[in-house]
Amino acid sequence: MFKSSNFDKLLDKATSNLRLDPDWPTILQICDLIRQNDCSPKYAVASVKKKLYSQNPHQAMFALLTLESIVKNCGSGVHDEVTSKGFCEMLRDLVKTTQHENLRNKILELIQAWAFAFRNTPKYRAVQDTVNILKAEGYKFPALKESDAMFSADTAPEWADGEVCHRCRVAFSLIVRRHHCRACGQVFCQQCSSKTSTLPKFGIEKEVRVCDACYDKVSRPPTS
Ligand SMILES: O=P(O)(O)O[C@@H]1[C@H](O)[C@H](OP(=O)(O)O)[C@@H](O)[C@H](O)[C@H]1O
Ligand SMILES: [Zn+2]
Ligand SMILES: [Zn+2]
Repeated sequence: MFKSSNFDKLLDKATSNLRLDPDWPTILQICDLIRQNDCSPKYAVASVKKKLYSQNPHQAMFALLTLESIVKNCGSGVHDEVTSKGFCEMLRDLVKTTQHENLRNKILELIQAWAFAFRNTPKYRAVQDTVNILKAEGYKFPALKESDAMFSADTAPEWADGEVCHRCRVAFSLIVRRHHCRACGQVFCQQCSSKTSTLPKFGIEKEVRVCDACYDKVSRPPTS
C-alpha cells in the first residue's frame, strides 16, 4: 500500500501537533491524492477519523479542516463515507464528548453544511437526521453559510459496470479484460481504451487510461 503510506505522511504533516495554523498546501495535496485515485476515499476518511480523537486540540482541529476539504473537493466517494450512519454517530459522539468549544462548533457547522448540500440526496439522509437529533438535544448550530455547502470541485465520474465493451460491444472474458476510462467512467476492452491522458479538469495530473472517444475530446486543440 505504498500510495497510502504517501497519504499517511501527508496526513501526519497536515495534522502535526507542532503546528499552530493549518497547513493548507498539504491539505490540498491530500485532496489531489484522493481525486487521482492514489488513495481510496474509505482509507482516507478512516485515517482522518482517527485524528479527530486526538487529545491535542490543534491536531483534532486540523483533522477536521482536512475532513472539510476532502468533502468539498473529492466527490461522491468521500460523501458516501462521511454520510454513513456510523460516521454520523461518531460526529454526534464527538459533539457531546469534546472539551473544546471551537471543535464542537466546527463539527456542528460541518454537519449542518453537509445536510444542506445533500438535502436532495435521500441516501445521505443520516446527516439531516443527525442535525435534527442534535437540535432536539439543545445544541445551537451556527448560522448556515450557503457558500460552505457548495461543492463545486469537478471530480472524475464513478466507474460503470458492464459485461461488454461500451464502444465495440465485445464480451469480456478471461482473455478480453475489462478496463475503465477515467474521463467518462465507462467500461472498455483494451483495444478501445489503449490511450492515456492527463485530466486536469478532474485534478488528475498523471497519465491515466482513457477511451478513444474521450482521448479525441481531451486532445483536440481548444477551438479558438
Ligand atoms: O485486470 P483485471 O483483473 O480485469 O482488473 C481490471 C483492472 O483493474 C482495470 O483497471 P484499468 O482500467 O486501469 O485497466 C479496471 O478498470 C477493471 O474494472 C478491473 O476489472
Ligand atoms: Zn472495445
Ligand atoms: Zn471515455
